[in-house]
Amino acid sequence: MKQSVKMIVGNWKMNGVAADLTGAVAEMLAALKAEPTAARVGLCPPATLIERMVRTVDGGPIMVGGQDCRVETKGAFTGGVAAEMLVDAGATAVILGHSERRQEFGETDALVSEKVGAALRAGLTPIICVGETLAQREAGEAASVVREQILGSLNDGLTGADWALAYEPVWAIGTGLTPTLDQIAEIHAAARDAMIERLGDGGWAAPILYGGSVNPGNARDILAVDEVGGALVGGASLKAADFLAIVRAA
Ligand SMILES: O=C[C@H](O)COP(=O)(O)O
Repeated sequence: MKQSVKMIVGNWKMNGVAADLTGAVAEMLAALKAEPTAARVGLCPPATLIERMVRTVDGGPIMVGGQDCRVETKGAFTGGVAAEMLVDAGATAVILGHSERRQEFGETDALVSEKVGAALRAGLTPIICVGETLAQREAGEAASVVREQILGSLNDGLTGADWALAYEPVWAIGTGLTPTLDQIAEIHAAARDAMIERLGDGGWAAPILYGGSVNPGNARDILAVDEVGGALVGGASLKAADFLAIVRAA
């Protein structure tokens, strides 16, 4: 399925301080106001910057999201951030199940599914990440791993189009390596099948973003692949010129 309105989301990971709001974000905003894009554009900064980024964006053409949330609404969870707290800070979306959280914090598909429920309860747009490791790809298991992750990580509350899946091969994240366009097409098609298998009609409409070493040089080709509904961009979202070039490729 070709999706005309692409979703381009920057994941700042553990990068970004106040100076980036008057620097990179101000530059992005000015460019997108001067020359509007049809794409849905978002930035997910560290939790410390969300509220200030929301004020900087001031209802403009960049939505602001979190990078994770807890399942619980409040309580004795040192360091935790509830979905409701992201909303309180002005966020409208949240990345869930990123491979760095799956690897670093042992997040399972079942936990990611619960977090998706928490995000929906709070009114956030979940961006749910899946993707195979290099060993899994080399073993010919990429499609089956992604299918299993989708079946386990989605949540019955997902309906319509106000959520996104992000296919991010772990071996492509921050490495400069990317799958071939055929490989991206193959996994995105398999991901769509799994979304429909899990959710029925609820699996048709949500965009499937590609993530992993997206840059201004490869964005146009990747975004033209069937079933690629946008991009989840890490490193290249930190520089205004690079991120804007990716948005313009959408
Ligand atoms: O969430 C974003 C991805 O992990 C991609 O990161 P990258 O663009 O730096 O490879």
